[in-house]
Amino acid sequence: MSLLPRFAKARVLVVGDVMLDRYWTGSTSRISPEAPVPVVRVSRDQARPGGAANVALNLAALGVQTRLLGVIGADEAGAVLRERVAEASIAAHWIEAPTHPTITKLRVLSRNQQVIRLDFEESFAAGDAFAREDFSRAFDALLPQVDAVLLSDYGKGTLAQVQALIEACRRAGKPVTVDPKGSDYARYRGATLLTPNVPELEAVVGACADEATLVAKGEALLHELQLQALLVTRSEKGMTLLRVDAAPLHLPTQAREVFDVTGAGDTVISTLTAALAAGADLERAVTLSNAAAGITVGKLGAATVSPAELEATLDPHPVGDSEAGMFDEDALLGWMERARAQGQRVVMTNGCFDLLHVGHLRYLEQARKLGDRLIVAVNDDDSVRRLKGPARPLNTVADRMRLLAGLKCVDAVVAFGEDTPARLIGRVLPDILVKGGDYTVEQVAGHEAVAAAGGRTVILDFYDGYSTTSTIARAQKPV
Ligand SMILES: Nc1ncnc2c1ncn2[C@@H]1O[C@H](COP(=O)(O)OP(=O)(O)OP(=O)(O)O)[C@@H](O)[C@H]1O
Ligand SMILES: O=P(O)(O)OC[C@@H](O)[C@H]1O[C@@H](O)[C@@H](O)[C@@H](O)[C@@H]1O
Repeated sequence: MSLLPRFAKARVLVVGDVMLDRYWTGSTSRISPEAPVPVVRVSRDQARPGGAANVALNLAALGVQTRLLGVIGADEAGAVLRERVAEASIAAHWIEAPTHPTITKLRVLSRNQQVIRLDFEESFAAGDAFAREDFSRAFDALLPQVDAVLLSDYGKGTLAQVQALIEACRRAGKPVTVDPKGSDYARYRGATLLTPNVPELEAVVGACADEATLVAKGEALLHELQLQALLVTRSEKGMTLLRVDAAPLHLPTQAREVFDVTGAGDTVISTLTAALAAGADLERAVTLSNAAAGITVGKLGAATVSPAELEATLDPHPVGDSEAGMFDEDALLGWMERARAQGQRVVMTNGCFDLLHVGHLRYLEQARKLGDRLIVAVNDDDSVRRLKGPARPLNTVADRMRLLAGLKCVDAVVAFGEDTPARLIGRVLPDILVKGGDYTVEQVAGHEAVAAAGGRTVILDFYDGYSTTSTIARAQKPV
């Protein structure tokens, strides 16, 4: 079962400043005799959708049903952009600006670095750059076809009338996320969420010398603009989510290696909006976007992330690793912290699980469905002996743990030595504590600690006819 939201059912419309990213790559072995500049012998010419079109590419790479509304020139770069976007299965609606070029960023690369970037662009902000009525009509026609709208503003003028678009989204009850630019954020009033990076935020609220200042100024902006949330992306420091009526959430970067941070912001807003459109809550959506950014900065140029890459960062329990999922107590607490940082809801249960049977399996599957992860705490051998008598357990704690860890629905297994797991549960503090139907909530060890930490205890159905003790009795019956 995938741990990701159902991206394939999500429909997102991207509107904003589309560009064509061109890369000329070649070797350098000398300095020009004409001027003190390297001579690059170009051997490769590549073109890729950039800006808002890169955002659309990121959505399509996740499997989202993606629509794009953008402005291009009547030129060769525009034709290339149309073609590349169509190849990525993005349904694009293009508005042509007869007097303006398609925004193009040409990077000359050599020895794995940019030598120069050449920008071909003119602002679309001037009144008659393109037909604003056609643009508005296209937006109005596309809005009913999607679950969420993403406005990718690079300050080139496509979104000069962004306030009207946000109002239309609000009227239609659709979430609208914005990657903002410039210093006039009043234009974004009423958006669901804004994703400025730190310099972009500072351009509006002034210098943020430390985290406390960033949070205070960010929260003031959030209220002033009537946003639901503000996600500040902070390069190597990760990201901070500010919300109305909730504490700030700081997520450290998950990047393992950093090669090229170009387009990381595009990946953040596209993953986040995709998750929201697929029904995920804000915290989970932001956590996924942080994981996606950590992947994209390890790739060259503006890059995309696939669901498989994203899922790999979330799955600590790969199939085929016999030790995977078996933890000692301290390691489990570390695992728990990582699960929390990813916004996952953790379910926990406990028992002897001496002879695993279908009753156990159905119960564990049901428990797992209550959250995103399932921990099973297992009584060690002495603890089972004290509870069930000297003839038990039939299987050692190592074997019982190994069998449980092999189940698809179980993510982590840990042993405990006391008669009850109350102490262990008090350390782990799962979001949801689960026991089978032979208990009441008050009888469940650890339920007070879980409740005090904001979690809850759930009693699941009891499946009659399955029990380790009755199986043993059947096996011992003379034939
Ligand atoms: N140097 C880095 N090291 C680790 N992670 C990084 C680094 N730079 C970016 N990231 C990851 O990418 C996310 C977005 O980066 P950043 O804050 O630079 O956004 P941005 O300036 O909007 O990006 P861009 O404009 O290049 O698209 C960060 O929140 C972080 O998760
Ligand atoms: O805002 P300016 O610098 O004029 O243009 C945007 C560029 O810096 C790049 O931005 C990145 O995020 C990506 O969108 C990439 O495709 C784009 O070329």
